[in-house]
Amino acid sequence: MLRSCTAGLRSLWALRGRREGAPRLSTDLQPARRLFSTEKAVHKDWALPNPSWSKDLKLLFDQFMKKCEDGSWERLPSYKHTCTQKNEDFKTYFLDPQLVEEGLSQAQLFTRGFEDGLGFEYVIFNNNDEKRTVCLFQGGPYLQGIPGFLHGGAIATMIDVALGSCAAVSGGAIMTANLNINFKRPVPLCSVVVVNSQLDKLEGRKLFVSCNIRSVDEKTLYSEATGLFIKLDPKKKFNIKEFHSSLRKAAPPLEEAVVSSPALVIHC
Ligand SMILES: CCCCCCCC(=O)SCCNC(=O)CCNC(=O)[C@H](O)C(C)(C)COP(=O)(O)OP(=O)(O)OC[C@H]1O[C@@H](n2cnc3c(N)ncnc32)[C@H](O)[C@@H]1OP(=O)(O)O
Repeated sequence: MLRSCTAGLRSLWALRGRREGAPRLSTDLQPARRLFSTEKAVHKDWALPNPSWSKDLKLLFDQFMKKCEDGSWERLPSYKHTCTQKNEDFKTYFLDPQLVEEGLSQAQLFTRGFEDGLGFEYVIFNNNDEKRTVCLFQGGPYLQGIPGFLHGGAIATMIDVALGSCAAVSGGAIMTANLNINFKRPVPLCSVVVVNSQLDKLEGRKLFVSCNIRSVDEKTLYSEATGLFIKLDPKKKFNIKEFHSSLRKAAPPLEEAVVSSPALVIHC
């Protein structure tokens, strides 16, 4: 299984090297090796320009960096691996330290798992006083849905990240409880869009947020969304070991389930 994944990656790698116009690779390292990060990579802030960023994205980035100078806006750093206080908070809610050591050392943030320019290129700026964030996003060729346009799931992912970041600035350790998205126009692949998010209401542990996605010239409204994020309650610490053993007790092994059931119905 692992071998076939590595082979798949290698052939994609070779293919990309041959394809004209494909985003350039940032290093000569093999992809499989790049997954095992060095100390330096662990602390790299990915919300900064790289050679795959288009002129539009760099221009907008520079405009927002200027706005940061008087302190009204701040750029939110973004790490592939866990190293922020917020992430540490999540670990204490959910994870057995042994599991972190043994199994999750290679885990990385989904949106930062692509080579430069191929997946999610984005940076988020926060305005604390106005309780809003702006996410500048360029979706690369590996996020294609229908030909030439972004996959709806990739858009939803970016909305989750943008709204989640907006909520997290006020709420700290939060999780998505609900997302509602209206897709109004397809987003062209490799174009730059702006996700404007705001905190609409804070009610106990519930953070209600909303956003819209627009083109850089603001003329096209691509999507609108609302989200509900819940601030995690330290009293409800999630015990992953208990969870796994209760699952094993409740459900037969998959092979048994397949043999004994005439059909498997998946409710989503
Ligand atoms: C910074 C980077 C941003 C990254 C963004 C990415 C974030 C993610 O992808 S998170 C992954 C996807 N989300 C999940 O897996 C969450 C799964 N759900 C859960 O774990 C839990 O339901 C969780 C944590 C959200 C809430 O559980 P819990 O803390 O027990 O809260 P609970 O007591 O049930 O509810 C709290 C309140 O929220 C309300 N609520 C909870 N869920 C919902 C919902 N889906 N819709 C409406 N209301 C809800 C409850 O009714 C309750 O309201 P009230 O206080 O008025 O009675």
